[in-house]
Amino acid sequence: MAEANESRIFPDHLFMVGCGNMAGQMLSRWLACGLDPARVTVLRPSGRPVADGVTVVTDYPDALPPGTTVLLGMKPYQIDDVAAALGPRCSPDTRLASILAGTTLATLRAHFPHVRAIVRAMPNLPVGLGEGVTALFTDERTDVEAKAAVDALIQPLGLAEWIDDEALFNRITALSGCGPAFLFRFVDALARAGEAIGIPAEQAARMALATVQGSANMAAEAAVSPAALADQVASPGGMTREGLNVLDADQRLLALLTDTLAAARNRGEAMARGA
Ligand SMILES: NC(=O)c1ccc[n+]([C@@H]2O[C@H](COP(=O)([O-])OP(=O)(O)OC[C@H]3O[C@@H](n4cnc5c(N)ncnc54)[C@H](OP(=O)(O)O)[C@@H]3O)[C@@H](O)[C@H]2O)c1
Ligand code: PRO
Repeated sequence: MAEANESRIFPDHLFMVGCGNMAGQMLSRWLACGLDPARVTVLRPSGRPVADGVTVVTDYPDALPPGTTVLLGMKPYQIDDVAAALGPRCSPDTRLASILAGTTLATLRAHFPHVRAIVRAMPNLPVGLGEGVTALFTDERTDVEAKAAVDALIQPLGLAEWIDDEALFNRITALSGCGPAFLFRFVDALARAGEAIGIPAEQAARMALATVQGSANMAAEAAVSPAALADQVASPGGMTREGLNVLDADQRLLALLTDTLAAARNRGEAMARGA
């Protein structure tokens, strides 16, 4: 039964081009969810082992087995070289998913003209825990069956959101793809601010992280919005309100985060133009 379920989730063969910080988290979650490592090949120049039973190669095999899904997980600027080597090894039935930031579907199609099923996916690092967010986009050349197969593969990673308009992709990448970095910065800043007002550094770091973790879990379960939850913390005339007044003055936090996301989005758009 488990085997039947696994075969619905996972491709016959997964060929990963690059397996660093991001693709490595995806693979780790898939293996934890029952992907047979014997069905995975990772190409990485370092040849560093990935996980027990996963084949690691430093050069492309002569051919990809039938039923292969390729995951492009190297750096975006490497697309020309990778496509030159990989493209001729793909058949029309090969399925291809790309996590490359700022690399449009049109660019992928130009590099892999024979491949019918191409999906852009934008995951974030917590996929390794099954608590990630992945945005997905494709076009009409990808048939319904291939789209469903990629969707099934992404489901174990956390929230999966198909988008209809590729123009949203860089904006969504700024929010959820880059978002973990912004949150990690926030946790660090909360801890350092605690230290700045006199809390011992290690204790501040521990308590900042636990506060963010508990609050995020609570917000995820709550029937009301995070904005309403903030008001539940703030007693009238109390301490929290004074703190919120600092964050809210001239919409300071909102303006800072809007500038942050806009800068990330703009970089994605520049990368898409080849900059
Ligand atoms: N990091 C994130 O949070 C995140 C989120 C969403 C999307 N992405 C996207 O994910 C991709 C990878 O980012 P990353 O942060 O995971 O980078 P990374 O940790 O540097 O991983 C890059 C991987 O590419 C491999 N590689 C290097 N040169 C290669 C080549 N010529 N051909 C094939 N593979 C090659 C590396 O091999 P070795 O392992 O042997 O060094 C490594 O496994 C990027 O396109 C990025 O836009 C990243
Ligand atoms: N990391 C990739 C970048 O920084 C894309 C989202 C997160 O370009």
